[in-house]
Amino acid sequence: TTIVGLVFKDGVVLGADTRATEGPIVADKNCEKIHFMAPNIYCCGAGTAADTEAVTDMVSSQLQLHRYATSRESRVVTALTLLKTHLFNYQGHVSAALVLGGVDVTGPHLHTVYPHGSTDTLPFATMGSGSLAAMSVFESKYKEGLTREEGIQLVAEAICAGIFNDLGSGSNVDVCVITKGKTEYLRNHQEPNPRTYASSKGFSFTKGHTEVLSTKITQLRPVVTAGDAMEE
Ligand SMILES: C#CCCCC(=O)N[C@@H](Cc1ccccc1)C(=O)N[C@@H](CC(C)C)B(O)O
Repeated sequence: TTIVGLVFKDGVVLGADTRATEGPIVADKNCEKIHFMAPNIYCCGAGTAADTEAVTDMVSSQLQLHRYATSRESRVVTALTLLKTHLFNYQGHVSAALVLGGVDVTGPHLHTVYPHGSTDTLPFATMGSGSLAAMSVFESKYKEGLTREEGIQLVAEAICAGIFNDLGSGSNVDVCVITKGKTEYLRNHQEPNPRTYASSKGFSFTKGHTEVLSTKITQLRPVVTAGDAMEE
């Protein structure tokens, strides 16, 4: 997995690849790794698929109940605290490595959460097996005050670094743009690995496509027919 996040002028942009693996096997070529936490908060997950799905679902439900109880929009720090305390309580046995991002009344926020429950607050972050490839892009190109388009572009470039250089990452680029007024989930924002295959009719090569360099015809033993045997 390659998952990333960055803070830009008007909010936060999150990104993820879409490959799920089981050892050397690609288990899912187009899975979703950017999870809904609240209308203004999303969370990217790396690690064990079941654990990232379960822990984000659980906290998303807790945030919804909290919104009902307070009649207020959820804050990113609330999601962060719910996630880190759960993961800490399980001492790292819940293998969820997360990039949490959102915009609330206190502004834009981006955090990382590690399986053991430690967290960081950052202007840009990457996680997963492709995180080093992605971080090389951020470290060389990130700057503060990026526009929405620049932010999306840079996130897509960082995810593509993981897709093309990490075997644990691949397929498509998912993006999520969170601003004060609006949240946009761009599913399959880029599809840099289209499955090109022969039509159902099979391959159709033009005659002479492959040059014939030499021909050798070998006569097999003369064919014996039933009549021949009778004569013998
Ligand atoms: C679909 C399906 C099966 C998914 C199995 C499954 O969790 N794969 C893991 C790798 C892994 C982890 C621990 C045990 C075995 C295999 C995986 O692909 N993780 C990616 C993120 C998740 C959300 C898709 B990424 O971190 O590489």
